[in-house]
Amino acid sequence: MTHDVHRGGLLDHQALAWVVLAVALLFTFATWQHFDAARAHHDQDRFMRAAEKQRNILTNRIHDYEQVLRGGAALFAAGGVPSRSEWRTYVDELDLERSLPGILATGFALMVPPEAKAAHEQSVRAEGFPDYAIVPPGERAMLSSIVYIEPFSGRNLRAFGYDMYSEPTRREAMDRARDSGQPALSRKVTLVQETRTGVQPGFLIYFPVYRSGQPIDTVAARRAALLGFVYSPFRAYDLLDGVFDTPTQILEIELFDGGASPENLLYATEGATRDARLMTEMKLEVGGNIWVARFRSSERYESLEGIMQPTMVLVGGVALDFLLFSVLYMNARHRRKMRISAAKLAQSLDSYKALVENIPGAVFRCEVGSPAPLRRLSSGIAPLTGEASERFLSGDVSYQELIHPDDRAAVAEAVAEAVAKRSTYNVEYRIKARDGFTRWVSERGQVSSDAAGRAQWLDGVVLDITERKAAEIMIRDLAFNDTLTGLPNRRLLLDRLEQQLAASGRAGRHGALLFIDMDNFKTVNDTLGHAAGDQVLVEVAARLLASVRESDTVARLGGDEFVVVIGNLGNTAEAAKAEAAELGDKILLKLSQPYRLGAHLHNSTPSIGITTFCGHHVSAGQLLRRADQAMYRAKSAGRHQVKFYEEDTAPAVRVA
Ligand SMILES: Nc1nc2c(ncn2[C@@H]2O[C@H](COP(=O)(O)OP(=O)(O)OP(=O)(O)O)[C@@H](O)[C@H]2O)c(=O)[nH]1
Repeated sequence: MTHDVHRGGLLDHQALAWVVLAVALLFTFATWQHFDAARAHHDQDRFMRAAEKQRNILTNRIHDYEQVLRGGAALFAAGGVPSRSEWRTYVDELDLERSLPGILATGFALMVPPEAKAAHEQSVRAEGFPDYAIVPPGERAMLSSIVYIEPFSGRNLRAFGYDMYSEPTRREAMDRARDSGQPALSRKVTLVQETRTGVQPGFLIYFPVYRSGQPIDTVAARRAALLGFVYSPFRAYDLLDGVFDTPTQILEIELFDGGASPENLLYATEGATRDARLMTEMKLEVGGNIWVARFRSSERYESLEGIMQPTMVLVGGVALDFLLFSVLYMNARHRRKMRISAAKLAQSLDSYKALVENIPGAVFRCEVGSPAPLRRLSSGIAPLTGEASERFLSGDVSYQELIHPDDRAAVAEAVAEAVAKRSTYNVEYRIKARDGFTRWVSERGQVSSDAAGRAQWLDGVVLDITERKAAEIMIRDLAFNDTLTGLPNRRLLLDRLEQQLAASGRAGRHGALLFIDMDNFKTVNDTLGHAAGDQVLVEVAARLLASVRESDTVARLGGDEFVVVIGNLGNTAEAAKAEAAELGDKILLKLSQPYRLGAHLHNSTPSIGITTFCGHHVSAGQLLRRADQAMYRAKSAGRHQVKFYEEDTAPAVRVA
């Protein structure tokens, strides 16, 4: 019988673990990609919202500054040109440093036609500024002068009297403000307030102030009515550092005046630009000017926010995939080992069964107890008993009843002793088979105990030993019996003689030993042949047996020599000798009768020597020698007669 260890449940296959790993890795990868895409989308949204927020903050702040300038212009409209102190009061009250930090100054630049320049300078000098002059000096078609600037201190003093209209960039913004009547933000400039160190890009916002009462509904009217400009200069970094949420965590910002090129860079949160993962540019219209804000995702934002979650999904997912794989793989390996073990077990069980079924004889297991039901019995019982094993197992046939009645007790005793000692037993007995034939069997058994030490099982084997028994009997016969006549041989005779001597000693009864030798037997062989001689010897044995009681012994020592041992001859030596002599005569007579050899009648006689005994005073060997001597005396005396051993006294010896 074969067992396929490769078959089994789906979970038994290590390949499944690999398939699951592949699918799980694919799933993890897909999930990671999904998360990554979602995360990127989320990052992009968050980035764009942050960028828009910063843009709005900036435009709102610029708008706030414009409002400040509008307020300043309104001061002129309400009460004409304010005095220096009124301007200072106005600006102080705005508390710009706290409410709108980043503004460098708030001032007023007066437009001065060339012809009014000298008078203008005179009037300002008269206010207590003797060194006042419009700078730069020189002739120009139109001049302007910063006459008010607050706070009027520090680097702002450098701007006092400066003609912004003389500088093209500023003039362009001033003209734009004048013509539009709206705030105008200049292109990038270097403010006159800058010193040599720490120079920052700057810009200015102008708001036109027209002479009150003059029409300003057309460009030409506005040009004609222009009085000057309320304005504010801004240092870009001083302003914008406070405007943007710094650090923004998410964004890096660059601000360009006009197109996004290095020469237009107004402000940057980082020193050097780099390739960011996310980047966007937005145009801002501020004061009639176009700024470009470039927003990039910050390194911090990219490293933490954007990557961690999908990476964790990927790493965690792959770890879980391999965990699942290892569990499935180990499980499959374990199950496979179990299957191999089970197959091996089944194979060894098959081998065991085959072994049991092929053992000559029957293997059995029965419960210990009375009754002792058979639980297993191999088919080898059938040749022994003629009954199939199933008949015994079902209880239809009782094995006990097949045991020879004379042997049942011995078998029961052997088993009971083994059960008591929890040991083995070995017993030989006869069973009567269904065909009526009696077989000798050998039963070997072993008693096993349960965990509590109680005898539980009786396991054993029953072997057919009929042939062995027959051989044993034959060997015994060969050893102790004469093959020609079947009579006990010398060895058995001596054995029985010893027993007889002992018995005679115990009982105090006499016995006698008769040594019989046929006369001139050689001539039978020589004249009639060996086979005829054998025939005579067999006939002699038969006549001897017929002459004595069954309890007496007739033996053949070899050749033509026979011995007869008789017991219970009486209590006295005389009576015994008389009786022995009587038997000797009887045998002499019987053996002297003619022997029929086919058609031929052969005459032969014996010579007989007798010795008697009582008890074990003389050994068996000595007795034999004594009788032998007596027999030789008979031979010497002429054969065909009975002689007693010399020391014995024969009451009556007759010679036939
Ligand atoms: N046929 C036969 N002859 C045997 C057997 N055993 C011995 N003999 C013969 O028996 C004879 C015995 O002779 P002995 O007893 O020595 O002499 P005998 O001829 O009997 O003469 P006496 O004993 O002196 O009277 C021998 O010739 C043996 O060969 C046997 O089993 N069968």
